[in-house]
Amino acid sequence: MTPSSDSHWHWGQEPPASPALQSWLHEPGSLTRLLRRHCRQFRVQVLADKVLRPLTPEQAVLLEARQGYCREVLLRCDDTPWVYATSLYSPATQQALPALTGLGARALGELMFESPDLVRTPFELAQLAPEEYQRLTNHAGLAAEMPAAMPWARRSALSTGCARVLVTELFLPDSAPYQDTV
Ligand SMILES: C=C(O[C@@H]1C=C(C(=O)O)C=C[C@H]1O)C(=O)O
Repeated sequence: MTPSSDSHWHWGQEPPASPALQSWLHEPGSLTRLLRRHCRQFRVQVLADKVLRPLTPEQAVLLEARQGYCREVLLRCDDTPWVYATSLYSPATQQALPALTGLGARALGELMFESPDLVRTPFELAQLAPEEYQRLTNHAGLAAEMPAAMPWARRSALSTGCARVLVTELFLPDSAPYQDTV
C-alpha cells in the first residue's frame, strides 16, 4: 500500500478546524526536526523500503517513470508512533541522490533538508475515512482502536537539484501536540 498514490485517499480536502493541527499540517520545514523538538527520543522505524514495479497508472503519472521506489516508515516519539510516512521516488531521483537508498533509520528529512536548494510544492490534505484508517493500522501493525476523530495526512513533493521525492505524512491519533482541540 502506498498512500501517496492510493486513490482511496481523497486529496484536496478542506483544512481541519484545530489551529494546532493546522500549523503542523502546514509546517514547511523538516517534520523530523519539529518532532525532535517535541520528544526526548525520536526514532525512525522502517516498515518497508522497496522497488515498485509495475507502477499503478497514478504512480506512473506522479513519478513520470515506469518503476519507482517507496520507503515507508513510522516516526516514533518516545516510542509512540506519531507519524506514518511514505516517500516515493523515481530511478532518476535515485541516481541523482543515491543516499536515498539504504537510509535505514536515518530520517529522509535530515538528508533532504541538508540541501540549500531544497524546495517543496504546496501541501495537499486528506482526512482518512474509517475504513482507510483500519486498512492502514492493519498494514502498519498499529493499535486498531478507532479514534474519535479520523486522522489527517498531508503530501508534498520535495525537490533538490534533479531529485524529487513525494512525501506523504499521516498524523496518527495520540496525545501528540497537534491533537489540541479547537
Ligand atoms: C520529509 C521529512 O522526513 C520525514 C522522514 C521520513 C523518512 O525517514 O522516511 C519520511 C517522511 C518525513 O516525515 C521531514 O523531515 O520533513
